[in-house]
Amino acid sequence: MDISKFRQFGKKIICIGRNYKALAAEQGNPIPKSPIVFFKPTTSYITPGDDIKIPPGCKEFFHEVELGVVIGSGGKNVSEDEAMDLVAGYSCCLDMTCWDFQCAAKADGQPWALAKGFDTACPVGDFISKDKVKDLSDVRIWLKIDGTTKQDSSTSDMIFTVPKIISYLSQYFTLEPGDLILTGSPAGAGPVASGETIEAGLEVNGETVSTIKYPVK
Ligand SMILES: CCCCCC(=O)O
Ligand SMILES: CC(=O)C(=O)O
Ligand SMILES: [Mg+2]
Repeated sequence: MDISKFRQFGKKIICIGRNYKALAAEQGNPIPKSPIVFFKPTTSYITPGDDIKIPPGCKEFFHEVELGVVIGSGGKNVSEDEAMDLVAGYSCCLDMTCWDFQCAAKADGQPWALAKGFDTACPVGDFISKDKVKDLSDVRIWLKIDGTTKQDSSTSDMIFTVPKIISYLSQYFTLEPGDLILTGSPAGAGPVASGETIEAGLEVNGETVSTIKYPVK
């Protein structure tokens, strides 16, 4: 299996919500006691060269840049100490969101499937091998729209660390090679409109390890 082609295996896309302290403050959400988990279908994947497409009826379309973790070896009930052994690498990802759909769903206690799972809702970047990111605790993560910075944060603001997330998820879902885990959006998630272009990236010790560029149609 060429794990760098993770998105072609059609495995799970498991997403974590409300995982950055500054985002929780910004949105007035309480700090969660355990990770908030939702899925995106693998039909939501797009890769560089594709366009993000705003779904019909969505009037508030939000960007969220997120650190994606690619699982290279499977596991179930994995301890936090063993969790990083499952990781093959990373990718700079976007959790595109129909914010109006999501707010309506939350108000009505409904799932977020339409708000988060539509076609093109999971743009990803190239595969970044694990050895390129020695220390996960302080990865800079940023997003710009037409050159203007909208998100610029660090994984140091995460509430639940990657090992904690992997261990927690593995209690419920058998993790498989090719799974992608989106680890949450930092502060600054907000609207993007048709005709604008999103750029995003990950930096480690000032060195860019990945950048992505996606037009919004
Ligand atoms: C922009 C991040 C989405 C947060 C939506 C929520 O947790 O209610
Ligand atoms: C809810 C969500 O998608 C986030 O916090 O990233
Ligand atoms: Mg998100």
